Amino acid sequence: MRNRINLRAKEGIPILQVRQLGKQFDLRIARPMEVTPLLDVSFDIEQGRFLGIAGPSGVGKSTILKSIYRTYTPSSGSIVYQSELFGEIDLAAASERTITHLRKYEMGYVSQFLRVIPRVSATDVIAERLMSTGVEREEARMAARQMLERLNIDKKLWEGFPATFSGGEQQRINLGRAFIVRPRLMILDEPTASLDRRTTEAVIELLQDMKRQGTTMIGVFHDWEVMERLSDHILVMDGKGSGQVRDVLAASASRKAEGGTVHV
Ligand SMILES: Nc1ncnc2c1ncn2[C@@H]1O[C@H](COP(=O)(O)OP(=O)(O)OP(=O)(O)O)[C@@H](O)[C@H]1O
Repeated sequence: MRNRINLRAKEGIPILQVRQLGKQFDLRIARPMEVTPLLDVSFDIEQGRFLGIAGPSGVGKSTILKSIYRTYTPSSGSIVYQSELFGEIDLAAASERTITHLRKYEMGYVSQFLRVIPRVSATDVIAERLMSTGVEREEARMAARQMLERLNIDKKLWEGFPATFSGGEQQRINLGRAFIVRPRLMILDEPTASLDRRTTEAVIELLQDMKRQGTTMIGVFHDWEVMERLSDHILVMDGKGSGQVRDVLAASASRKAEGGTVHV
């Protein structure tokens, strides 16, 4: 059962160790062409920490997230994850079956886009995710309603179909579905894009709550201020397929000292 999953990693070992991660896409449009957003990316994340990823558009931020969630299979390198179910495992090489298990019980992924399931109510879209881990329907629906409330979804919409919702409302359903299972490792790709200030604050609170309870997170945010508030460290991508991890507190202190803005 899901609630037996332990959020803690083994003492002293980072929950995620990414080493020399590389990803190359072979495009065959007019003529064969290669795109290599990632060449040599390495970083660690300690259990319960939040790593933000920054860098200009097209630098490979989403590609890192998709490689960890294994939407993309990396071309080189390793992504060693300390799994509750399987122990130490390289996500870059794990079997599809293992990845399916991890996605169900340990890893969450949120992007800006909801895969809308037709004719399933907002409450059930969220509840069904919880039920997939073994929780009873009524308990799951109750938890889903609490989540909808936290995400400021108008009560009138709870039994409505998300396919008819606005972009921001759909995004909140998406977040609710990912957050409801409290994964050990949460992967966030611009989760607050298309949200207003009030809802963004509610999402930040939820993420901080999850972090306090031990969830490890890695995410890309379009809003630098939001990323800085949430992150313990930020991986700044350099546009050459690599990146460097910065300590957020040190970075913001030096920026304040300079009195300027850091562009990444
Ligand atoms: N499935 C794919 N097939 C081919 N090329 C891809 C694919 N996914 C990403 N790329 C290419 O890899 C590069 C990095 O894309 P990625 O989405 O990781 O960038 P990003 O830093 O997240 O950008 P943005 O901030 O604009 O979202 C881009 O040049 C993109 O076109």
